[in-house]
Amino acid sequence: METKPTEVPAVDGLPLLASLLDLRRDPLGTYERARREHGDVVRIASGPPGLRTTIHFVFSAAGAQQVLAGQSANFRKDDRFSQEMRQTFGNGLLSSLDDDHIRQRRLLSPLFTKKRVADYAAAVCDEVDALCAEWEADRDGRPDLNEDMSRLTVRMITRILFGSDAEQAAKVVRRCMPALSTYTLRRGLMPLNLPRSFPTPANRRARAAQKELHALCDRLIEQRRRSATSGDEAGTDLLTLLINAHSDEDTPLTDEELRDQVLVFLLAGADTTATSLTFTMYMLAQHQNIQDSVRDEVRSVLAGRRPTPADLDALPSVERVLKEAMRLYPAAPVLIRRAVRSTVVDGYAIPAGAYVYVSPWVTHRHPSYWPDPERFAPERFRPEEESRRPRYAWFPLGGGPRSCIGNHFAMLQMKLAVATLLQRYRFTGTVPHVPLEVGVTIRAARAVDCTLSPVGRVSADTLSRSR
Ligand code: HEM
Repeated sequence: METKPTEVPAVDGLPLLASLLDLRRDPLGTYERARREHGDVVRIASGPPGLRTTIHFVFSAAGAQQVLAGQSANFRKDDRFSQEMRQTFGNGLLSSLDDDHIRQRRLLSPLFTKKRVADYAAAVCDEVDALCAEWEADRDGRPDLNEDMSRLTVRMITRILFGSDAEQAAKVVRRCMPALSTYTLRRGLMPLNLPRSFPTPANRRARAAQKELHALCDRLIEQRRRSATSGDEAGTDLLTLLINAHSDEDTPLTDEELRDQVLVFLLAGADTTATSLTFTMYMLAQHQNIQDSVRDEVRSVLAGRRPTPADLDALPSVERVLKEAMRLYPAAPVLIRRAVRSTVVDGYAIPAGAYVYVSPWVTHRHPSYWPDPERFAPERFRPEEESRRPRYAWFPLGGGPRSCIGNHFAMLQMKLAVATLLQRYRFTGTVPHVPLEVGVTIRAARAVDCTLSPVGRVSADTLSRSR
């Protein structure tokens, strides 16, 4: 006999504003409490009657898998926030829908395979070296990881996208992108917004930033198109590859679509990687014994030379610390969908039209999958431990048809960066607690200063001991 789906329990809130104040003050804490008190599928309402929004949260690994992968056709990205994203950043891969998304994904996927992204390793290492050179020139020896990882990842993504035009592009991106994403997030969170055409200061600033970014992308696209027709040697930057992207079934990307994809890569590729790297280095600074053992592995494999993609399989503990930092600090703490039709998720009835959030932040702390969840313990990612957990107990890169297309590139960049940095420096002296700024992505809300000490060259003796 089929069991009847259970009604989704609701979190109690204030009579007038429901859970609005809790969600404003501490969204992630509110989600965690909801799971603890009500279970794996819950409803949280917020806002005054008439403007109230109710969100259905799905916290179990099995539920997240259903929403993102198994029954992804029932959960679309056409929530209020995605609509605002489309208006600000265009119809690129991150927010496009249905046939547009399928075509774009088919065209772009070949550019992001593990093999293809390996071509970017040397450029990534150049940028990490440039950061180290800056640190060495600055005798103070107390860099802010939050600021520096963010600068590094903007430089890496602009270098990959725009090759030799990266430096000028990085300046525009750093000036315009943060303001534009904050503006979009604020509009996505408000139940009502003034039209974008109203000349409010916020609208005017956002339009100016958007115009500057569009002008940059349009100019670089035009330059590449011109050099292709004049028979110049084809470039190898990602923008050139995007221009040439083709598949048998699809028409190539138009100039406007190219611009939208570039904006999406700038938006989705920099802050996410910066947060993951910041917290990896922060956690290593907090756990000296783990830092030492990862450094031993790196030094024994690399013996002082630059890492290459071929080295990475021999550095499993670098991968494990990254995965564990991404468990505790998933750059995207929630992934947002809207139910197209009523669906039973993990035994609970989710109605058509509902906003549905799955949350790497909460699932990554779920005690059913993660004993002592707040402890930083990279050994959780040993193969034998990983095989005991459900697939969606860890999903910082999403899953299913809308999973992160940049996952191989992100992991490559971060592994190369962590290996290079640990081989050169010891990281100590960070504060014990870092408050978070929570938006579409999370980031440290203030400087994450640390102390750097050079760790000297590897001696033959150390090497033979650590092998
Ligand atoms: C550690 C770094 C990264 C993290 C944690 C991350 C996380 C994610 C997540 C969770 C999603 C799924 C969003 C959803 O389901 O709503 C996603 C999608 C996406 N990511 Fe990443 N990402 C990272 C790096 C990158 C990089 C480096 C790029 C590009 C170069 C990139 C490009 C994208 C794009 C285009 C999508 C949309 C894919 C689609 O809808 O088909 N990401 N990312």
